[in-house]
Amino acid sequence: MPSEPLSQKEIEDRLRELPGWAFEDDRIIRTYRLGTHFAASALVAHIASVQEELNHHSDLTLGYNTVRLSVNSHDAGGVVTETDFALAERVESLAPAHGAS
Ligand SMILES: C[C@H](O)[C@H](O)[C@H]1CNC2=NC(N)=NC(=O)C2=N1
Repeated sequence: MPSEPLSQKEIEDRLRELPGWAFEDDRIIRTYRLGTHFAASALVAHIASVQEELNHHSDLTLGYNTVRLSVNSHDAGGVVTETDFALAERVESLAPAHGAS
């Protein structure tokens, strides 16, 4: 997976396709809301397995009934790359089955 930094325009274009995701402090971020704390913890476990598969890891924060992801590419110097969006798209595809919004 290429780890070239994306331009601000490329990031904005990609974010338009990912409702709920935002760019902040050189990272892309998203907070999911779940019905219960246990559901949120199950989503964290699922995301962790995908992150291991991709070998690309977000800062993943479990709240009472929320899961927050914050990610950029350390290997590219702490900027947003295509790999970050690949992770975001995988999480977007699995989140609805958890009842996440
Ligand atoms: C050695 C290991 O493959 C690398 O450190 C991987 C692990 N997970 C990672 N996660 C993130 N967010 N960025 C990276 O550059 C990265 N690199």
